[in-house]
Amino acid sequence: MAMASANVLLLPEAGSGHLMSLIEAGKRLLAHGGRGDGEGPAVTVTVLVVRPATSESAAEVDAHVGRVEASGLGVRFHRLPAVEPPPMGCAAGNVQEFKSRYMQLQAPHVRAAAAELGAAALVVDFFATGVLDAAREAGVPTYVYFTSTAALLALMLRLPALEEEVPVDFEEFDGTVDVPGLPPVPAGSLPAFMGRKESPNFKWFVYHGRRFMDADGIIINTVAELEPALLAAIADGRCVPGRTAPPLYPIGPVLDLEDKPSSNARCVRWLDAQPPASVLFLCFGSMGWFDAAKAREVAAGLERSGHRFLWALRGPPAAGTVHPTDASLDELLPEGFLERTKGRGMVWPTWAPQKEILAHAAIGGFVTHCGWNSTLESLWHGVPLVPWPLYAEQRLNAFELVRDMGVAVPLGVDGKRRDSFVEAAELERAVRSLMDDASEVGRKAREKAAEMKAVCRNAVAPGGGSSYAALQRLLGAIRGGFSTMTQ
Ligand SMILES: COc1cc(-c2[o+]c3cc(O)cc([O-])c3cc2O[C@@H]2O[C@H](CO)[C@H](O)[C@H](O)[C@H]2O)cc(OC)c1O
Ligand SMILES: O=c1ccn([C@@H]2O[C@H](COP(=O)(O)OP(=O)(O)O)[C@@H](O)[C@H]2O)c(=O)[nH]1
Repeated sequence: MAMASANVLLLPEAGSGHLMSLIEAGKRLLAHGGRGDGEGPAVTVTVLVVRPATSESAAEVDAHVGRVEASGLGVRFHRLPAVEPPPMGCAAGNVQEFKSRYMQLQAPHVRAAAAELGAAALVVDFFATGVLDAAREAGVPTYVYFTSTAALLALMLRLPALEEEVPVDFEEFDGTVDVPGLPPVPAGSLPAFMGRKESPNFKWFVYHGRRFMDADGIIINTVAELEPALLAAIADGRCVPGRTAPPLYPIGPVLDLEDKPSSNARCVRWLDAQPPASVLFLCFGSMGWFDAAKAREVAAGLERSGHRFLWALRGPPAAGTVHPTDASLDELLPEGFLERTKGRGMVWPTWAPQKEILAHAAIGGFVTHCGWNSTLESLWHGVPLVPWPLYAEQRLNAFELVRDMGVAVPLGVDGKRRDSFVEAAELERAVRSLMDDASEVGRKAREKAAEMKAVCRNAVAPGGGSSYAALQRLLGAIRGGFSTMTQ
Protein backbone atom coordinates (compact mmCIF):
# COMPACT_ATOMS: atom_id res chain seq x y z
CA MET A 1 0.00 0.00 0.00
CA ALA A 2 1.31 3.48 -0.87
CA MET A 3 2.35 5.51 2.17
CA ALA A 4 1.30 9.18 2.44
CA SER A 5 3.92 11.94 2.75
CA ALA A 6 4.85 12.74 6.34
CA ASN A 7 4.15 16.41 6.93
CA VAL A 8 6.81 17.90 9.24
CA LEU A 9 5.77 21.18 10.86
CA LEU A 10 8.48 23.65 11.84
CA LEU A 11 7.84 26.27 14.52
CA PRO A 12 10.60 28.91 14.46
CA GLU A 13 10.83 31.71 17.00
CA ALA A 14 9.20 34.90 15.75
CA GLY A 15 12.34 36.52 14.30
CA SER A 16 14.19 36.19 11.04
CA GLY A 17 17.52 34.67 12.24
CA HIS A 18 16.07 31.56 13.84
CA LEU A 19 13.43 31.32 11.07
CA MET A 20 16.20 31.22 8.45
CA SER A 21 18.11 28.52 10.33
CA LEU A 22 15.03 26.34 10.77
CA ILE A 23 14.00 26.79 7.12
CA GLU A 24 17.50 25.75 6.12
CA ALA A 25 17.12 22.61 8.27
CA GLY A 26 13.72 22.03 6.62
CA LYS A 27 15.31 22.25 3.16
CA ARG A 28 17.73 19.50 4.18
CA LEU A 29 14.87 17.32 5.43
CA LEU A 30 13.16 17.77 2.07
CA ALA A 31 16.34 17.00 0.13
CA HIS A 32 17.11 13.91 2.20
CA GLY A 33 13.51 12.74 2.31
CA GLY A 34 13.51 11.76 -1.33
CA ARG A 35 10.49 9.93 -2.66
CA GLY A 36 8.24 7.77 -0.49
CA ASP A 37 6.93 4.30 -1.27
CA GLY A 38 4.00 5.84 -3.12
CA GLU A 39 3.87 8.55 -5.75
CA GLY A 40 4.65 11.63 -3.67
CA PRO A 41 7.66 12.79 -1.64
CA ALA A 42 8.45 10.96 1.61
CA VAL A 43 8.20 14.18 3.60
CA THR A 44 6.71 17.60 3.16
CA VAL A 45 7.78 20.57 5.28
CA THR A 46 5.44 23.31 6.49
CA VAL A 47 6.70 26.31 8.45
CA LEU A 48 4.29 27.72 11.02
CA VAL A 49 4.94 31.45 10.77
CA VAL A 50 4.45 33.43 13.97
CA ARG A 51 3.82 37.12 13.37
CA PRO A 52 6.67 39.03 15.07
CA ALA A 53 5.67 41.58 17.67
CA THR A 54 7.44 44.53 16.02
CA SER A 55 6.88 45.92 12.53
CA GLU A 56 10.68 45.98 11.95
CA SER A 57 10.91 42.24 12.56
CA ALA A 58 7.62 41.49 10.73
CA ALA A 59 8.97 43.15 7.57
CA GLU A 60 12.15 41.02 7.73
CA VAL A 61 10.17 37.82 8.22
CA ASP A 62 7.74 38.66 5.37
CA ALA A 63 10.67 39.37 3.05
CA HIS A 64 12.38 36.11 3.91
CA VAL A 65 9.22 34.01 3.61
CA GLY A 66 8.54 35.70 0.25
CA ARG A 67 12.03 34.79 -1.01
CA VAL A 68 11.70 31.13 0.00
CA GLU A 69 8.17 30.90 -1.46
CA ALA A 70 9.43 32.34 -4.74
CA SER A 71 12.40 29.96 -4.86
CA GLY A 72 10.19 26.96 -5.63
CA LEU A 73 12.07 24.73 -3.18
CA GLY A 74 8.85 23.21 -1.94
CA VAL A 75 8.86 24.55 1.64
CA ARG A 76 5.26 25.46 2.53
CA PHE A 77 4.16 28.21 4.90
CA HIS A 78 1.16 28.42 7.22
CA ARG A 79 0.65 31.71 9.01
CA LEU A 80 -0.60 31.35 12.57
CA PRO A 81 -3.35 33.74 13.74
CA ALA A 82 -2.17 36.92 15.43
CA VAL A 83 -1.65 36.70 19.18
CA GLU A 84 -1.58 39.66 21.57
CA PRO A 85 2.10 39.96 22.67
CA PRO A 86 2.84 39.68 26.42
CA PRO A 87 1.97 43.01 28.06
CA MET A 88 5.51 43.61 29.35
CA GLY A 89 6.77 44.38 25.81
CA CYS A 90 10.20 43.44 24.55
CA ALA A 91 13.08 45.50 25.97
CA ALA A 92 16.84 44.97 26.05
CA GLY A 93 16.72 43.36 29.50
CA ASN A 94 13.90 40.85 28.99
CA VAL A 95 14.39 39.46 25.49
CA GLN A 96 14.53 35.78 26.50
CA GLU A 97 11.48 36.11 28.76
CA PHE A 98 9.50 37.94 26.09
CA LYS A 99 10.40 35.46 23.34
CA SER A 100 9.55 32.48 25.55
CA ARG A 101 6.20 33.87 26.71
CA TYR A 102 5.22 34.97 23.22
CA MET A 103 5.96 31.50 21.84
CA GLN A 104 4.01 29.84 24.68
CA LEU A 105 0.96 31.93 23.73
CA GLN A 106 1.01 30.27 20.29
CA ALA A 107 0.19 26.84 21.82
CA PRO A 108 -3.55 26.69 20.96
CA HIS A 109 -2.86 27.76 17.36
CA VAL A 110 -0.07 25.21 17.02
CA ARG A 111 -2.41 22.46 18.22
CA ALA A 112 -5.09 23.60 15.73
CA ALA A 113 -2.54 23.75 12.88
CA ALA A 114 -1.25 20.25 13.73
CA ALA A 115 -4.81 18.88 13.46
CA GLU A 116 -5.64 20.85 10.31
CA LEU A 117 -2.40 20.03 8.46
CA GLY A 118 -2.06 16.43 9.63
CA ALA A 119 1.36 16.66 11.32
CA ALA A 120 3.72 13.67 11.41
CA ALA A 121 6.12 15.63 13.61
CA LEU A 122 6.60 19.10 15.01
CA VAL A 123 10.05 20.72 15.25
CA VAL A 124 10.14 23.69 17.62
CA ASP A 125 12.69 26.46 18.19
CA PHE A 126 14.43 26.22 21.55
CA PHE A 127 12.55 29.31 22.80
CA ALA A 128 9.26 27.47 22.07
CA THR A 129 9.33 24.51 24.47
CA GLY A 130 6.21 26.07 26.01
CA VAL A 131 4.15 24.41 23.25
CA LEU A 132 5.37 20.87 24.05
CA ASP A 133 2.29 19.95 26.11
CA ALA A 134 -0.11 21.16 23.43
CA ALA A 135 1.74 19.09 20.82
CA ARG A 136 1.65 16.05 23.09
CA GLU A 137 -2.10 16.49 23.62
CA ALA A 138 -2.45 16.54 19.83
CA GLY A 139 -0.47 13.27 19.70
CA VAL A 140 2.33 14.78 17.59
CA PRO A 141 5.96 13.68 18.23
CA THR A 142 7.90 16.86 18.98
CA TYR A 143 11.57 17.66 18.42
CA VAL A 144 13.52 20.69 19.62
CA TYR A 145 15.69 22.50 17.07
CA PHE A 146 18.71 23.93 18.91
CA THR A 147 20.38 26.73 16.93
CA SER A 148 23.49 26.96 19.09
CA THR A 149 26.27 24.72 20.45
CA ALA A 150 26.22 21.38 22.23
CA ALA A 151 28.06 23.30 24.99
CA LEU A 152 25.06 25.60 25.54
CA LEU A 153 22.72 22.63 25.35
CA ALA A 154 24.74 20.76 28.00
CA LEU A 155 24.80 23.86 30.20
CA MET A 156 21.04 24.38 29.82
CA LEU A 157 20.35 20.74 30.70
CA ARG A 158 22.50 21.27 33.81
CA LEU A 159 20.83 24.56 34.79
CA PRO A 160 18.15 23.21 37.16
CA ALA A 161 20.87 21.43 39.17
CA LEU A 162 23.39 24.27 38.85
CA GLU A 163 20.89 26.72 40.27
CA GLU A 164 20.96 24.67 43.49
CA GLU A 165 24.69 23.87 43.46
CA VAL A 166 25.96 27.45 43.17
CA PRO A 167 24.94 29.23 46.37
CA VAL A 168 25.07 32.82 45.03
CA ASP A 169 24.00 34.68 41.90
CA PHE A 170 26.27 33.81 38.98
CA GLU A 171 27.23 37.48 38.56
CA GLU A 172 28.76 37.35 42.06
CA PHE A 173 30.33 33.94 41.59
CA ASP A 174 34.02 33.77 40.79
CA GLY A 175 34.53 30.01 40.68
CA THR A 176 34.12 27.60 37.82
CA VAL A 177 31.11 25.61 36.68
CA ASP A 178 31.19 21.96 35.68
CA VAL A 179 29.70 21.31 32.24
CA PRO A 180 30.32 17.64 31.34
CA GLY A 181 32.41 17.51 28.19
CA LEU A 182 34.05 20.94 28.66
CA PRO A 183 37.03 22.04 30.77
CA PRO A 184 35.79 23.83 33.96
CA VAL A 185 33.97 26.98 32.78
CA PRO A 186 34.97 30.22 34.59
CA ALA A 187 31.99 32.29 35.76
CA GLY A 188 33.06 35.09 33.39
CA SER A 189 32.47 32.79 30.40
CA LEU A 190 28.87 31.94 31.32
CA PRO A 191 26.12 33.32 29.05
CA ALA A 192 24.85 36.82 29.74
CA PHE A 193 21.36 35.59 30.79
CA MET A 194 22.82 33.76 33.81
CA GLY A 195 23.60 36.88 35.88
CA ARG A 196 20.86 36.81 38.52
CA LYS A 197 18.89 33.70 39.44
CA GLU A 198 15.77 35.70 40.25
CA SER A 199 15.65 37.28 36.80
CA PRO A 200 12.82 36.03 34.57
CA ASN A 201 15.32 35.50 31.72
CA PHE A 202 17.29 33.03 33.85
CA LYS A 203 14.13 31.29 35.02
CA TRP A 204 13.02 30.81 31.42
CA PHE A 205 16.34 29.21 30.51
CA VAL A 206 15.95 26.83 33.46
CA TYR A 207 12.44 26.05 32.21
CA HIS A 208 13.64 25.35 28.65
CA GLY A 209 16.54 23.25 30.00
CA ARG A 210 13.99 21.07 31.86
CA ARG A 211 11.62 20.83 28.92
CA PHE A 212 14.32 19.70 26.45
CA MET A 213 14.28 16.38 28.34
CA ASP A 214 10.60 15.92 27.41
CA ALA A 215 11.21 16.17 23.65
CA ASP A 216 11.21 13.17 21.32
CA GLY A 217 14.61 14.28 20.04
CA ILE A 218 16.93 17.28 19.89
CA ILE A 219 18.13 18.41 16.49
CA ILE A 220 21.24 20.53 16.91
CA ASN A 221 23.14 22.80 14.55
CA THR A 222 26.55 21.36 15.29
CA VAL A 223 28.84 18.70 13.90
CA ALA A 224 29.50 15.48 15.83
CA GLU A 225 33.28 15.83 15.34
CA LEU A 226 33.33 19.51 16.45
CA GLU A 227 31.92 18.81 19.91
CA PRO A 228 32.35 15.05 20.45
CA ALA A 229 32.89 15.08 24.23
CA LEU A 230 29.89 17.33 24.84
CA LEU A 231 27.55 15.29 22.67
CA ALA A 232 28.73 12.09 24.37
CA ALA A 233 28.19 13.65 27.81
CA ILE A 234 24.62 14.62 26.92
CA ALA A 235 23.82 11.26 25.32
CA ASP A 236 25.34 9.34 28.28
CA GLY A 237 23.06 11.18 30.69
CA ARG A 238 25.88 13.01 32.50
CA CYS A 239 24.07 16.37 32.28
CA VAL A 240 20.88 15.12 33.96
CA PRO A 241 21.89 12.05 35.99
CA GLY A 242 19.13 9.47 36.40
CA ARG A 243 17.27 10.40 33.23
CA THR A 244 17.76 9.27 29.66
CA ALA A 245 18.38 12.17 27.31
CA PRO A 246 16.28 12.36 24.13
CA PRO A 247 18.08 11.17 20.99
CA LEU A 248 20.44 13.82 19.57
CA TYR A 249 20.63 14.67 15.89
CA PRO A 250 23.71 16.84 15.13
CA ILE A 251 22.95 17.84 11.53
CA GLY A 252 25.19 20.90 11.14
CA PRO A 253 26.57 23.05 9.87
CA VAL A 254 23.09 24.22 8.89
CA LEU A 255 24.04 27.22 6.76
CA ASP A 256 22.71 28.58 3.52
CA LEU A 257 25.72 27.48 1.49
CA GLU A 258 24.24 27.50 -1.97
CA ASP A 259 26.40 29.22 -4.54
CA LYS A 260 25.12 32.72 -4.96
CA PRO A 261 26.11 35.12 -7.73
CA SER A 262 28.87 37.38 -6.45
CA SER A 263 27.51 40.47 -4.75
CA ASN A 264 30.23 42.47 -6.49
CA ALA A 265 30.45 44.63 -3.38
CA ARG A 266 33.36 47.07 -3.34
CA CYS A 267 34.79 45.41 -0.21
CA VAL A 268 34.97 42.04 -1.98
CA ARG A 269 36.65 43.59 -5.02
CA TRP A 270 39.13 45.23 -2.65
CA LEU A 271 39.93 41.77 -1.24
CA ASP A 272 40.72 40.56 -4.78
CA ALA A 273 43.79 42.81 -4.71
CA GLN A 274 45.16 41.52 -1.35
CA PRO A 275 47.64 38.64 -0.85
CA PRO A 276 46.28 35.25 0.27
CA ALA A 277 45.36 34.87 3.96
CA SER A 278 46.64 38.40 4.72
CA VAL A 279 43.46 40.25 5.73
CA LEU A 280 41.79 40.24 9.14
CA PHE A 281 37.99 40.53 8.89
CA LEU A 282 36.06 42.17 11.75
CA CYS A 283 32.27 41.81 11.93
CA PHE A 284 29.90 41.60 14.91
CA GLY A 285 26.65 39.99 13.82
CA SER A 286 23.23 41.44 13.20
CA MET A 287 23.13 43.27 16.53
CA GLY A 288 26.73 44.28 17.26
CA TRP A 289 27.61 47.99 17.15
CA PHE A 290 30.29 50.28 18.58
CA ASP A 291 30.29 53.73 20.13
CA ALA A 292 33.18 56.15 19.50
CA ALA A 293 35.11 55.07 22.63
CA LYS A 294 35.20 51.42 21.55
CA ALA A 295 35.71 52.15 17.86
CA ARG A 296 38.74 54.33 18.63
CA GLU A 297 40.40 51.50 20.59
CA VAL A 298 39.79 49.12 17.66
CA ALA A 299 41.19 51.63 15.19
CA ALA A 300 44.33 52.18 17.29
CA GLY A 301 44.82 48.42 17.79
CA LEU A 302 44.47 47.70 14.07
CA GLU A 303 46.73 50.57 13.08
CA ARG A 304 49.49 49.50 15.47
CA SER A 305 49.24 45.81 14.49
CA GLY A 306 50.42 46.65 10.97
CA HIS A 307 48.15 43.97 9.49
CA ARG A 308 45.65 44.34 6.67
CA PHE A 309 42.00 44.52 7.73
CA LEU A 310 38.40 44.73 6.53
CA TRP A 311 36.26 46.11 9.35
CA ALA A 312 32.45 46.00 9.20
CA LEU A 313 31.63 48.83 11.61
CA ARG A 314 28.06 49.69 12.64
CA GLY A 315 26.66 52.47 14.81
CA PRO A 316 23.97 52.48 17.54
CA PRO A 317 20.39 51.39 16.69
CA ALA A 318 17.74 54.06 16.25
CA ALA A 319 15.39 54.48 19.22
CA GLY A 320 12.98 51.57 19.60
CA THR A 321 14.88 49.23 17.25
CA VAL A 322 17.52 46.56 17.84
CA HIS A 323 19.44 46.59 14.58
CA PRO A 324 22.54 48.76 14.24
CA THR A 325 22.60 51.71 11.89
CA ASP A 326 25.19 52.39 9.21
CA ALA A 327 28.28 53.86 10.85
CA SER A 328 29.01 57.54 10.63
CA LEU A 329 32.78 57.20 10.15
CA ASP A 330 33.58 60.84 10.93
CA GLU A 331 31.98 60.45 14.35
CA LEU A 332 33.36 57.00 15.21
CA LEU A 333 36.93 56.92 13.91
CA PRO A 334 40.00 58.84 15.12
CA GLU A 335 41.07 61.70 12.89
CA GLY A 336 43.32 60.69 10.02
CA PHE A 337 42.85 56.92 10.60
CA LEU A 338 41.49 56.20 7.12
CA GLU A 339 44.32 58.11 5.42
CA ARG A 340 47.01 56.49 7.54
CA THR A 341 45.73 52.95 6.83
CA LYS A 342 44.85 53.57 3.19
CA GLY A 343 45.82 50.63 0.99
CA ARG A 344 46.04 48.11 3.80
CA GLY A 345 42.67 48.60 5.47
CA MET A 346 39.03 49.19 4.64
CA VAL A 347 36.18 50.20 6.94
CA TRP A 348 32.79 48.99 5.68
CA PRO A 349 30.05 51.03 7.36
CA THR A 350 27.02 48.88 6.51
CA TRP A 351 25.81 45.25 6.35
CA ALA A 352 28.67 43.18 4.94
CA PRO A 353 28.42 40.17 2.59
CA GLN A 354 29.97 38.07 5.37
CA LYS A 355 29.74 34.62 3.78
CA GLU A 356 31.33 35.84 0.58
CA ILE A 357 34.05 37.60 2.54
CA LEU A 358 34.86 34.55 4.66
CA ALA A 359 35.04 32.47 1.46
CA HIS A 360 37.63 34.81 -0.04
CA ALA A 361 41.24 33.58 -0.27
CA ALA A 362 42.56 36.91 1.06
CA ILE A 363 40.96 36.39 4.49
CA GLY A 364 43.36 35.07 7.14
CA GLY A 365 41.46 35.68 10.39
CA PHE A 366 38.08 36.77 11.78
CA VAL A 367 37.40 38.98 14.80
CA THR A 368 33.85 37.95 15.63
CA HIS A 369 31.14 38.39 18.27
CA CYS A 370 31.00 34.56 18.27
CA GLY A 371 27.40 34.21 17.12
CA TRP A 372 27.14 30.53 16.33
CA ASN A 373 26.17 31.10 12.69
CA SER A 374 29.17 33.37 12.15
CA THR A 375 31.40 30.83 13.87
CA LEU A 376 30.19 27.96 11.70
CA GLU A 377 30.58 30.09 8.57
CA SER A 378 34.18 30.82 9.57
CA LEU A 379 34.98 27.17 10.27
CA TRP A 380 33.33 26.10 7.01
CA HIS A 381 36.00 28.17 5.26
CA GLY A 382 38.80 27.22 7.68
CA VAL A 383 39.25 30.78 8.96
CA PRO A 384 40.73 31.01 12.53
CA LEU A 385 39.09 33.40 14.94
CA VAL A 386 39.62 36.11 17.55
CA PRO A 387 36.57 35.99 19.84
CA TRP A 388 35.01 39.24 21.02
CA PRO A 389 31.71 38.12 22.58
CA LEU A 390 29.00 40.76 23.02
CA TYR A 391 25.62 39.23 23.99
CA ALA A 392 23.48 36.07 24.35
CA GLU A 393 25.58 32.87 24.80
CA GLN A 394 28.65 34.26 23.01
CA ARG A 395 31.00 34.25 26.04
CA LEU A 396 30.53 30.50 26.30
CA ASN A 397 31.15 30.11 22.56
CA ALA A 398 34.36 32.15 22.90
CA PHE A 399 35.57 29.93 25.75
CA GLU A 400 34.88 26.77 23.75
CA LEU A 401 36.58 28.10 20.61
CA VAL A 402 39.78 28.91 22.51
CA ARG A 403 39.93 26.26 25.23
CA ASP A 404 38.23 23.27 23.66
CA MET A 405 38.42 23.50 19.86
CA GLY A 406 41.66 25.49 19.68
CA VAL A 407 40.53 27.37 16.57
CA ALA A 408 40.81 30.83 18.16
CA VAL A 409 43.41 32.91 19.99
CA PRO A 410 42.27 34.56 23.24
CA LEU A 411 41.31 38.23 23.48
CA GLY A 412 40.93 40.01 26.83
CA VAL A 413 37.41 41.47 26.83
CA ASP A 414 36.23 43.42 29.86
CA GLY A 415 32.69 42.09 30.08
CA LYS A 416 32.12 42.77 33.74
CA ARG A 417 32.95 46.41 34.35
CA ARG A 418 33.05 47.96 30.90
CA ASP A 419 30.38 46.36 28.68
CA SER A 420 32.63 44.23 26.45
CA PHE A 421 35.39 46.82 26.17
CA VAL A 422 38.74 45.90 24.59
CA GLU A 423 41.84 48.08 24.99
CA ALA A 424 43.80 48.96 21.83
CA ALA A 425 46.96 47.28 23.15
CA GLU A 426 45.09 44.05 23.87
CA LEU A 427 43.54 43.97 20.39
CA GLU A 428 46.94 44.66 18.83
CA ARG A 429 48.44 41.76 20.83
CA ALA A 430 45.66 39.32 19.83
CA VAL A 431 45.80 40.36 16.16
CA ARG A 432 49.55 39.84 16.07
CA SER A 433 49.25 36.51 17.84
CA LEU A 434 46.81 35.27 15.16
CA MET A 435 48.22 36.94 12.06
CA ASP A 436 52.03 37.15 12.52
CA ASP A 437 53.78 34.45 10.47
CA ALA A 438 56.14 33.77 13.38
CA SER A 439 53.38 33.29 15.98
CA GLU A 440 53.23 29.72 17.29
CA VAL A 441 49.78 30.32 18.85
CA GLY A 442 48.53 31.62 15.50
CA ARG A 443 49.99 28.67 13.63
CA LYS A 444 48.16 26.23 15.92
CA ALA A 445 44.83 28.07 15.53
CA ARG A 446 45.26 28.14 11.73
CA GLU A 447 45.99 24.40 11.68
CA LYS A 448 42.99 23.60 13.88
CA ALA A 449 40.70 25.80 11.77
CA ALA A 450 41.86 23.99 8.62
CA GLU A 451 41.12 20.67 10.37
CA MET A 452 37.62 21.86 11.29
CA LYS A 453 36.99 22.96 7.72
CA ALA A 454 37.57 19.36 6.62
CA VAL A 455 35.44 18.06 9.51
CA CYS A 456 32.49 20.32 8.55
CA ARG A 457 32.66 19.44 4.88
CA ASN A 458 33.02 15.69 5.51
CA ALA A 459 30.08 15.76 7.93
CA VAL A 460 27.57 16.80 5.28
CA ALA A 461 29.01 14.58 2.55
CA PRO A 462 26.46 12.09 1.21
CA GLY A 463 26.99 8.58 2.43
CA GLY A 464 29.55 8.57 5.21
CA GLY A 465 29.21 12.05 6.77
CA SER A 466 28.05 12.22 10.40
CA SER A 467 25.52 15.03 9.81
CA TYR A 468 24.22 13.27 6.72
CA ALA A 469 23.75 10.11 8.77
CA ALA A 470 22.06 12.06 11.59
CA LEU A 471 19.54 13.49 9.11
CA GLN A 472 18.83 9.99 7.82
CA ARG A 473 18.29 8.77 11.39
CA LEU A 474 15.97 11.69 12.07
CA LEU A 475 13.94 11.01 8.95
CA GLY A 476 13.77 7.33 9.90
CA ALA A 477 12.42 8.25 13.35
CA ILE A 478 9.85 10.66 11.87
CA ARG A 479 8.73 8.23 9.17
CA GLY A 480 8.68 5.32 11.65
CA GLY A 481 6.45 7.22 14.08
CA PHE A 482 4.28 8.36 11.19
CA SER A 483 3.69 4.88 9.78
CA THR A 484 2.70 3.70 13.27
CA MET A 485 0.30 6.68 13.50
CA THR A 486 -1.26 5.95 10.12
CA GLN A 487 -1.69 2.19 10.60
C1 LIG B 1 21.47 31.24 22.23
O1 LIG B 1 21.02 32.11 23.22
C2 LIG B 1 20.34 33.20 22.75
C3 LIG B 1 19.98 33.38 21.41
C4 LIG B 1 19.28 34.52 21.05
C5 LIG B 1 18.88 34.74 19.69
O2 LIG B 1 17.58 34.65 19.38
C6 LIG B 1 17.14 34.94 18.14
C7 LIG B 1 15.79 34.84 17.87
C8 LIG B 1 15.35 35.11 16.58
O3 LIG B 1 14.08 34.98 16.29
C9 LIG B 1 16.19 35.52 15.59
C10 LIG B 1 17.54 35.60 15.85
O4 LIG B 1 18.33 36.00 14.95
C11 LIG B 1 18.02 35.30 17.13
C12 LIG B 1 19.36 35.33 17.40
C13 LIG B 1 19.76 35.05 18.71
O5 LIG B 1 21.03 35.09 19.07
C14 LIG B 1 21.93 34.54 18.21
O6 LIG B 1 21.58 33.20 17.97
C15 LIG B 1 22.49 32.52 17.22
C16 LIG B 1 22.06 31.09 17.10
O7 LIG B 1 20.96 30.80 17.89
C17 LIG B 1 23.88 32.61 17.85
O8 LIG B 1 24.12 31.62 18.77
C18 LIG B 1 24.22 33.99 18.40
O9 LIG B 1 25.23 33.93 19.38
C19 LIG B 1 23.17 34.70 19.00
O10 LIG B 1 23.57 36.04 18.99
C20 LIG B 1 18.98 35.49 21.97
C21 LIG B 1 19.35 35.31 23.30
O11 LIG B 1 19.09 36.24 24.27
C22 LIG B 1 18.55 37.44 23.88
C23 LIG B 1 20.03 34.16 23.70
O12 LIG B 1 20.40 34.02 24.97
O1 LIG C 1 27.28 42.55 8.42
C1 LIG C 1 26.82 41.41 8.59
C2 LIG C 1 26.49 40.87 9.85
C3 LIG C 1 25.99 39.58 9.95
N1 LIG C 1 25.83 38.84 8.82
C4 LIG C 1 25.24 37.47 8.90
O2 LIG C 1 24.29 37.41 9.95
C5 LIG C 1 24.36 36.18 10.61
C6 LIG C 1 24.66 36.43 12.08
O3 LIG C 1 24.31 35.30 12.82
P1 LIG C 1 25.03 34.96 14.18
O4 LIG C 1 24.43 33.72 14.71
O5 LIG C 1 26.48 34.92 13.98
O6 LIG C 1 24.76 36.17 15.13
P2 LIG C 1 23.47 37.06 15.47
O7 LIG C 1 23.45 38.17 14.49
O8 LIG C 1 22.26 36.19 15.39
O9 LIG C 1 23.78 37.54 16.83
C7 LIG C 1 25.44 35.36 9.93
O10 LIG C 1 24.86 34.50 8.98
C8 LIG C 1 26.27 36.41 9.22
O11 LIG C 1 26.88 35.94 8.02
C9 LIG C 1 26.16 39.34 7.58
O12 LIG C 1 26.02 38.67 6.55
N2 LIG C 1 26.65 40.61 7.50
